[in-house]
Amino acid sequence: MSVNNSDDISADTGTATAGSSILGSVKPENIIFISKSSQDTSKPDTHDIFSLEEEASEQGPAFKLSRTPVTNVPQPLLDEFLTGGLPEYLQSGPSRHVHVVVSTGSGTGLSLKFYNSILQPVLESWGVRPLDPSADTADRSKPNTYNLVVTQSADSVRDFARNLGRASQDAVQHTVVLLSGDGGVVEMLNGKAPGDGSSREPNLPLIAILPLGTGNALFYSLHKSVTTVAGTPEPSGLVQSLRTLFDGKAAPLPSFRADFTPGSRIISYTNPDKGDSSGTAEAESHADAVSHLYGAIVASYGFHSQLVWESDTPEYRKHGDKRFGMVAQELLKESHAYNASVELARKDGSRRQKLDRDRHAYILATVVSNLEKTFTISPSSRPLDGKLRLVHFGVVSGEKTMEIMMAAYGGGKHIGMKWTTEEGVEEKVGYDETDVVKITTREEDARWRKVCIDGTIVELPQGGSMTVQTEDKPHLQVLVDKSVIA
Ligand SMILES: Nc1ncnc2c1ncn2[C@@H]1O[C@H](COP(=O)(O)OP(=O)(O)OP(=O)(O)O)[C@@H](O)[C@H]1O
Repeated sequence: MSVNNSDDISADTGTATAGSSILGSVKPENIIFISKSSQDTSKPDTHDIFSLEEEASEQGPAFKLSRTPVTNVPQPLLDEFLTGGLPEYLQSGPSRHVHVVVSTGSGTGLSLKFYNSILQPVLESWGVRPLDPSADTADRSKPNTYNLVVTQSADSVRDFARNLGRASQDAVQHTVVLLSGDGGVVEMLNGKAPGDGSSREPNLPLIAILPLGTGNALFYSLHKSVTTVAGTPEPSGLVQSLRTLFDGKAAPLPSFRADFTPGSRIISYTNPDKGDSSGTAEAESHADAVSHLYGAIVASYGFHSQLVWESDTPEYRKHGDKRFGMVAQELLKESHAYNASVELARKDGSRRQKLDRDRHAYILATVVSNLEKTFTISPSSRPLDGKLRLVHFGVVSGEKTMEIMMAAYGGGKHIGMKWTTEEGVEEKVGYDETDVVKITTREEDARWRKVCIDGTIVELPQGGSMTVQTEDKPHLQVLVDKSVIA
C-alpha cells in the first residue's frame, strides 16, 4: 500500500481534548477517517488516522496521504471520525457498480494527481482496486472493484453518463465518484436525464463530488452548513469531500430545467490554437443546437454569463479561479446594459410578475447558496432546499457592480443593498423566490446574447428566450455530509 506511514505517536498527556498535541503530527482539520489499528493488536487503544495534507510547491499543489497510528485518540475525534467500515454505497457487487471518473480538464488539471496520490491508495487501503481497462461490464459486479474512467475529451463524462442511463434500466445501482468541478455533475445530469423517466429514487445514480474544479459551487453549497468538532479548524474542501465519501448520506439532488427557443445553440471554445486571451468570440469553434438543459446550480444572463463565457478560453483557464477577476475588470469597463424582459411565476401560474426594467446588469437564478467557496450569491438558500431564487439588478457603473460582487464575497451582504441613481431613483439588488423565470433577450449583437446554465453557454437567437423552472422529480442522488440530512 502506498499510504505514507508516520511514526508511532503516543499520547503525551492523556488529556481528552480534540487538540492536536495528542495527535503528534496529525492536524485534526486534515483527518479523513479513523480506523481500528490493524497492525498493532497488542495495543487496543491504538487507532490509525488517515489524513490528507495539501502543500503548495513550485510544481503546483502537492497532496500527501498519511496513515498514522495514534494511541488514546481523544473521544470527540473518535465519535466523529471512527469508521464503521466501507460504506455500502462503495461496495461493488451484482446489485451495485462503483465508478470513479477523473475529469482531467477540470480546474487547473489536478484530478489525476489527486486520484493517483490520494484516492487510489485510500481505496486500496480498504482492499478496493480499479478494474483492468479490458474488463467488461459483467466484471463490475466483482466485489472490491471500481470502474475507472479517465476523461480523454470534453465528451467523456457525458458519454459515460449516457451509457449509465442505458445500463440503469436493470436492477443495478450506480455510485459515481466524480473528481471534477460543477461541469462533471452537470454533464452527468444531462447525459443521464433523458432516459430516466421511469427510475425510482433509490435507483437513481448516486454521485460523490471531490471538488477539483474551479468554482465547485455545488459541493461548497451542499457542505456550507457542516460544522467542525469543537475546537478544531475547518477542513479544506478536499478533506471534507473525502469525509463525505467515506461517511456520507445520499439525498435527491434538486435540479431545474432550462428550455430555449428554436435557434439556440451551445457554444464552447474547443480549439486551443484558436483560444486567445482577448476573450473575444473569435475563439469560439463549436456550436450545437439545443432545446433544453438540466441544471443543478445556476441559470444566468448578463454580467455573470458573460464572465463565464469570456473567461473560458483555453488561455484564461490556465489561471484557475483568477481568470474570473481578470475578465471581470475588462467587462466592468464596458458595463453593458443588457436589453431583456424578465418574467417570474409560480408553477400553477400564480404570482406572475415582470421585472420593472428593460435594461439589466445582472440576472441570475440559482438553487444553491454559493458559486465559489466564499462567494455567497444567495444567502437564504439552504443545502438541498431545491428553491429557485433570482438575484438581479439594473444598469450601474463598473465600480458599483464591483462593490455588489465584493459584498457577495462578504457572506452575501449584497442582498438588500440600495442606492440612488443620478436621476434620483432608488434602486436595489433584487432577490425573489420563484418557480419559473423567463428571460427574453432583445439584443442584436450575438456577443450579448449568451446565457449560462451551470457553466454551459447557450447563445440565444435574436428575440430568443430561456425559461427556467424547478424540476419536481430528481434525476440524480448526491452524497452529502451526514449532518446535512441528520
Ligand atoms: N481530457 C479532456 N479534454 C477536454 N475537455 C475535458 C477533458 N476532461 C474534462 N474536460 C472538460 O473540462 C470541463 C471541466 O469542467 P469542470 O466544471 O469540471 O471544471 P471547472 O470548469 O474548472 O470547474 P467549475 O465548473 O466548478 O468552476 C468539462 O466540461 C469537461 O467535459
